[in-house]
Amino acid sequence: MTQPSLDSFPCLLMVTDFETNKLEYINRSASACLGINTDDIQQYSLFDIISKASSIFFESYVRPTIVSTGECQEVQLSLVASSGEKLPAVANIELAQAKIYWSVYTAVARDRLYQELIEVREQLEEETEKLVRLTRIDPLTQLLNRRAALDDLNSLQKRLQRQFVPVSFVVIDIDLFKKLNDTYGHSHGDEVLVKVAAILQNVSRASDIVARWGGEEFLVVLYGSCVEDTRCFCERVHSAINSLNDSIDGDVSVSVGVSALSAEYSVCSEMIDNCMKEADAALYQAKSNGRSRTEYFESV
Ligand SMILES: Nc1nc2c(ncn2[C@@H]2O[C@H](COP(=O)(O)OP(=O)(O)OP(=O)(O)O)[C@@H](O)[C@H]2O)c(=O)[nH]1
Repeated sequence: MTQPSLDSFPCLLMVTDFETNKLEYINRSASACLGINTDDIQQYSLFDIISKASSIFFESYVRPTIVSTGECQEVQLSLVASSGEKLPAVANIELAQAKIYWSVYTAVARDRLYQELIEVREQLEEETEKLVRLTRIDPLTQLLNRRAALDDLNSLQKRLQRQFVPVSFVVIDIDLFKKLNDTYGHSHGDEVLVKVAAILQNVSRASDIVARWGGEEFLVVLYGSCVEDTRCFCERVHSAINSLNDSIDGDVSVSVGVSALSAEYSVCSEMIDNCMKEADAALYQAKSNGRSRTEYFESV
C-alpha cells in the first residue's frame, strides 16, 4: 500500500513557526488555494496569507489562547491568496514544540449560504411588512383603516395607563358628500376623500392616530394635545379644507366633533369607547348646527 500523503487531504494543512510566524509547510491544497509554490514558502510569513483583521485577531486572541490551552478551535479568518483574493476560512489550530499546526477549511460555500439566508430573511421581512400594510391601510386614502385604528387605540390605552398625557378624539365628516358624489361622480368623490386624508395626515403629528373611520368619516386621535392644541388643530383642518376648494370642483367642508380623555382615573377601554361616543355626539351637534364647524363635547 502506498504511503498516505498529506497532499491528499481535502483541507489546507500548514505549519508556521511560533516565534517568527514563518510559513514552514503547506500541503498541496493550501498551495493551490493560496497560489504559493511549495518551494517558495520560506519567503512567506503567516501575515502574508491572512488579512490584516485576521492578523490582529491572531495576535490578540488566537496566540494567547494557544499559549494557555495548546489549541484554538473553529477560528474564523480571512485568507489572502497571492492574487490578492480574500477567502473566508475556518481553522483548527494547535501548538506543539514551538510550531503552530493549522488545518483550514475554506468557507466560501458556507458564506454564500449565509448570504442567501440573509437575503431570504430580508425578502420575508419585506413581504411581511407589505402584508401588514395591506391589512392596516385603507387602499384609497392610504390612512389607517378602522381595524388598525382600533388596534392602535388599544395600544394607546395601555400606554396611557402607564403614563397619562392629554388625548383628544377628533371625528371629521365630509359635509353633504352624497351630493358631491351625485353631482360630480363617484371618482370625484374618491379624489376628495384622498385630498382630505392628505390634509389630515399633513396637519397631524407622527404620534397621532389618523384613520379613515368609515365612508367619508375620519378619526384623528391627538396624542399629548391639550384643549388649546386641539382647537388649533381643528382650525387648521377647516382652513386647509377651505383652501382645497380653490383647486377642485364643488364646495367641500367638514364637520368636526371633539372629545377629550379625562385624567381623573386610570384609562380603561370603556373610557376610550365613551370618548368616541362623545366625539360622535359633538359631530352630530356640528351637523345640526349648520355643518362646516367644530363642536366640542360639553366636558371639553
Ligand atoms: N366616492 C365615494 N363615496 C363614498 C365612499 N364611501 C362612502 N361614500 C358615500 O358617501 C356618502 C355619505 O352620505 P351620507 O351618509 O348621506 O352623508 P352626507 O351626504 O355627507 O351628509 P352629511 O354627513 O349629513 O353632511 C354616501 O353616498 C356614500 O355612498 C367612497 O369610498 N367613495
